[in-house]
Amino acid sequence: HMKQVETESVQSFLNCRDDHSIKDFDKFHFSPRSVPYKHMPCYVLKMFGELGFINTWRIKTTTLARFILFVKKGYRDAPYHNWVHAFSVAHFAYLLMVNLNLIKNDYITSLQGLAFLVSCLCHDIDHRGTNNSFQTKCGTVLASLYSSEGSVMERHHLAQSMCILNTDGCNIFESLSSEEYSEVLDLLRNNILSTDLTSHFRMAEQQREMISAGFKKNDPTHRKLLLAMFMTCCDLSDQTKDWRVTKKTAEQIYDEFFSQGDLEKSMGTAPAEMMDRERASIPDLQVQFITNLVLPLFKNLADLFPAAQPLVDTIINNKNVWKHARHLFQEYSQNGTKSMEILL
Ligand SMILES: Cc1nc2ccc(C(=O)N[C@]34C[C@H]5C[C@H](C[C@H](C5)C3)C4)cc2n2c(-c3ccccc3Cl)nnc12
Ligand SMILES: [Mg+2]
Ligand SMILES: [Zn+2]
Repeated sequence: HMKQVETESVQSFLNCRDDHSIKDFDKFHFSPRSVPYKHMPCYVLKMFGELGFINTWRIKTTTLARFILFVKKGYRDAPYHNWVHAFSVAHFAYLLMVNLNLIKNDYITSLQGLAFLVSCLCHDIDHRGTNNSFQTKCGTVLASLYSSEGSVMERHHLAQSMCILNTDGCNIFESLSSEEYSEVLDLLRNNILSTDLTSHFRMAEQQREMISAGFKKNDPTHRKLLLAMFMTCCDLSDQTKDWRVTKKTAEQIYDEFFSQGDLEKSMGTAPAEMMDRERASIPDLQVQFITNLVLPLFKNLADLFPAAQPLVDTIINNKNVWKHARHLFQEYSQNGTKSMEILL
């Protein structure tokens, strides 16, 4: 199967060289989901190159190519939590670093930038389309491994990422010094664990204080809070794209949530409302999610980086479409058309 990976790697890294159809790849409004699926690994390579990581950290291209393909293979075919999600999350990390000049203005170091991009790529590896509460409630193998520490899925994503780094010919950090190596693994751990939304809610207060008190570049706690904030921004970045993208994302997410709800019902436990296709109103849930989580988060980002303000404006637009959709849904739901097709 190494042979299969090798041939696939040569193939999937040639064809985006001549793909000049993609423009605005480095702009906030660009949707990474519009990149042809077979070109995605090549665009990941391009992002590492453009951010200077390949030269700065002496990463062998063949090693990086193999690493990217192993990460891609590590994702399952879940409706939402799949390789395309990982690619889009990593792309937003690239957009933040390029458009906010994070490394040039030393908000983060180049090593933190490298860890940031790799963490986004790996942050949901081997996701099964079910969330942390499902693992614990149904006593899955992952729960038996990690439930005492919490963040069950995120600990699994981290463990899978470490496995890939320890696979022959995949260690992209092999040229780092021993202190750089231990720092990058520490960053990977903090970044991936911070994608558990429960932990985000815990840190949101501290992030708010950090922003209003004024970000201190050489304060290690501020650096950690900032990277955690960036990780959640990337994980939720579909909300910053135009309506078509956020609608499609909602369809995939609720496809996954409702399947989990069906599974929980078949196991005799009652699912949460947002997982229950009989009870959930997607527009209402989306308005809540944007109001309680997405907007406050990106407002914090825009407070620190005014160049991020257009993202907040787009999120507000999408929220208003969901608000309007609420009435449409209620009207139609009388005659049973609960599906998303009625939304333009
Ligand atoms: C559009 C959209 N809607 C979403 C609606 C709801 C939730 C969600 O997990 N809610 C919570 C609500 C409370 C407190 C915690 C723990 C649980 C109880 C479950 C979070 C996530 C949503 N989400 C994500 C996303 C981001 C990170 C991980 C997984 C996912 Cl799915 N990415 N996009 C979306
Ligand atoms: Mg996750
Ligand atoms: Zn994710």
